[in-house]
Amino acid sequence: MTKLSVNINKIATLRNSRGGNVPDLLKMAQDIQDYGAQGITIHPRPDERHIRYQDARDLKTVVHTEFNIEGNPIKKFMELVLEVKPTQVTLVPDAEDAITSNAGWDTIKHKGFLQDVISEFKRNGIRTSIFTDPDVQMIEGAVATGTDRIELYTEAFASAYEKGDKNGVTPYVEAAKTASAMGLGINAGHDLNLDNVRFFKENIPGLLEVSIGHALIAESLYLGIENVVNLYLNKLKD
Ligand SMILES: CC(=O)[C@@H](O)[C@H](O)COP(=O)(O)O
Ligand SMILES: NCC(=O)COP(=O)(O)O
Repeated sequence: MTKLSVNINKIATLRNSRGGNVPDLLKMAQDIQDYGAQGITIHPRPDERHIRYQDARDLKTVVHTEFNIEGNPIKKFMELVLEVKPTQVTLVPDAEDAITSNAGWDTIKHKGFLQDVISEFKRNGIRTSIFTDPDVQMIEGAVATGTDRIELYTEAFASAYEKGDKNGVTPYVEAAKTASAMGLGINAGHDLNLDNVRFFKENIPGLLEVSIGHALIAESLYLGIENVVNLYLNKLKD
């Protein structure tokens, strides 16, 4: 079964744009779970452009499915995650000024750092995942870090698929086979949408979770968020 984790960053973007509490992030997180989503994902960035650190604390009492917090493991991020203790932490090598996530970890170059960070989270009972490109060497490097899972960075697949090139999935198939053979759990995310998610899932055996936000919120402007969550759930059925 592939779980749908809805990334609510862009709901926070809309909320912050007027300075109040509309839309109510916590209520939307509750409702999205009531519609059937199996998880909520947030990515509190250092500038708090959308998700604020306090949102992570407040959401802890609201998220009764799987709670996934993504981010670059800088000191204040690590302190937040160890305080909140979500279901899962996903480590992303984002520059502080990145407009969005744009690369996976170099798991060979940063092996020692990742080993230390991952062991700290695992000691605290938090499942770990690391954002990786579909590169077999990086997947092999991920095993050495001790992470529970990888999250395949799917922008390249989504970009190729949008141009009609379905071969963009090939590196992901190879990466997923390597990950599974080496005992890593497989998550995926970034630029997945209603058009491409079913094809991706069909090609990636053992896909445990997709985290989807930007497209899902944009699609919801036309189709309604309850309807869109259910459309994704149907696309992700085995
Ligand atoms: C790691 C990942 O792909 C998502 O967390 C993405 O970075 C969302 O971040 P923004 O919503 O800030 O684009
Ligand atoms: N990890 C991917 C995520 O949480 C959402 O990415 P996107 O769907 O906003 O591109």
